[in-house]
Amino acid sequence: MKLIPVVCAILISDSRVLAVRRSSKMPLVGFWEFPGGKIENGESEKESLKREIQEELNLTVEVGVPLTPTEYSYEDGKVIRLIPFLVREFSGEFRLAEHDDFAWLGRNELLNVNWAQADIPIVKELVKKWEEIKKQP
Ligand SMILES: Nc1nc2c([nH]c(=O)n2[C@H]2C[C@H](O)[C@@H](COP(=O)(O)OP(=O)(O)OP(=O)(O)O)O2)c(=O)[nH]1
Repeated sequence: MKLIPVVCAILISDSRVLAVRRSSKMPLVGFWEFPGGKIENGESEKESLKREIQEELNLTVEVGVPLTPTEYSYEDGKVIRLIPFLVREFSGEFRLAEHDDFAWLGRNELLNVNWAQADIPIVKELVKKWEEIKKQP
C-alpha cells in the first residue's frame, strides 16, 4: 500500500472557510476540497503547504495549527493521508490557477458541497469544533 501524504489549508476569514472545486484538468473532477497538494521530496509539511497555496491561489500564507489528519483509500488503490492546517493570515491577490470554482462557506454551509471523500472527517471536525477552532491561531 502506498500512502501519499497531502497537505491542505483551511483558510479562515470572517468566520468562513475556503473550499475549491477540482477542475476537469485534475483527477476527482467536480469534487470540492481544501487547497493544497502532495508533499514533494525533502519538503516539510509547512513548506509544502506554502508552496502549494502560492501555486494554486497566488497567496502567501502563514501556516497555523494542524487539525486531525485523515486517511482514505480511493478505488484506484491510492491511499491519501490528508494533513490539514488552519490558515488565518494570508496576503496577495487571490486567483484560481488550477481549480474552477471557489466558495467561502460558513459553518452551516460546510456540508452543502460535494467534498472529496478524504475531506469529510475534516469537515465534520470543523463543524463540531467550530467555536473552539475559531479561537485558534
Ligand atoms: N489538495 C487536496 N487534495 C486532496 C484533498 N482531498 C483529497 O482527496 N485530495 C487528493 C486529490 C489528489 O489525489 C491528491 C492531491 O494531489 P494534487 O492535487 O497535488 O495532485 P494531483 O493528483 O491533482 O496531480 P498530480 O500531482 O498527480 O499530477 O489528494 C484536499 O482536500 N486537498
